Amino acid sequence: MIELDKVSYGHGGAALFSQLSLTLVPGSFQFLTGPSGAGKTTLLRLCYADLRAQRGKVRLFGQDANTLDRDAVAMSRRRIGVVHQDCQFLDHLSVAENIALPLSVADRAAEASENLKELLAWVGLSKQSAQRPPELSGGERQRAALARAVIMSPDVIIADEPTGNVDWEMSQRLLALLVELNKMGKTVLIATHDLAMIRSLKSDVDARVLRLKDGLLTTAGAVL
Ligand SMILES: Nc1ncnc2c1ncn2[C@@H]1O[C@H](COP(=O)(O)OP(=O)(O)OP(=O)(O)O)[C@@H](O)[C@H]1O
Repeated sequence: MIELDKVSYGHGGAALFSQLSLTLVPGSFQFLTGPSGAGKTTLLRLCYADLRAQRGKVRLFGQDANTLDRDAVAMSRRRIGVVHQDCQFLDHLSVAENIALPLSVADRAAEASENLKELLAWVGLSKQSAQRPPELSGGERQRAALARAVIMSPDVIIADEPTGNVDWEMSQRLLALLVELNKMGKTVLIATHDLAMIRSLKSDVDARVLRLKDGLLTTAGAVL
């Protein structure tokens, strides 16, 4: 589905990792952990073709990302929903408009209304739909970011610290939403420092934990 094959990457010359391989198997649920600055966000950005590998190959849905033109990358990206670490909302638009933005960008705005209502209810933000992002709490922002990530019905969800800056109850709620998506068949990759959240995962989810440290990606094994 998404495959990094012996990929090397560094920002501004210094190598963050080299010869790193990672496969996102359809339907898998994986956590990516590791110390701050280890390169988790960078690795996620390679997975959704926001960065190009400096060496090695990134395959998106069977295609070599390095050989795809911009339009083809954009098409592949539509199959990947991303929850960014800092949410990245447009503050002059309402919560509902922000969530629907990927549909507007893809010229599919007409599909928004029913979909959007359901999604807002699913993430518990029906009442906040007309508000602006700065008026939301941290947990509400994260749930809005998750709704925006899934509005295009992507096959893969990539979430960068989706439970950063929220309390335990909210992190459990966000995790439950991500598990629900996985049970619907979505492939899920979550970068997180939140080991307690990982440990809280119920045993009916076949989750794996990957650890990125000193440029090496190791499998920390099954969660439970
Ligand atoms: N655009 C950039 N330009 C230059 N350096 C960058 C850039 N993005 C990241 N870095 C550097 O690359 C390293 C890895 O950053 P990255 O954000 O991938 O790590 P991370 O594991 O996600 O960290 P955190 O857990 O703190 O979010 C850091 O030293 C960071 O300063």
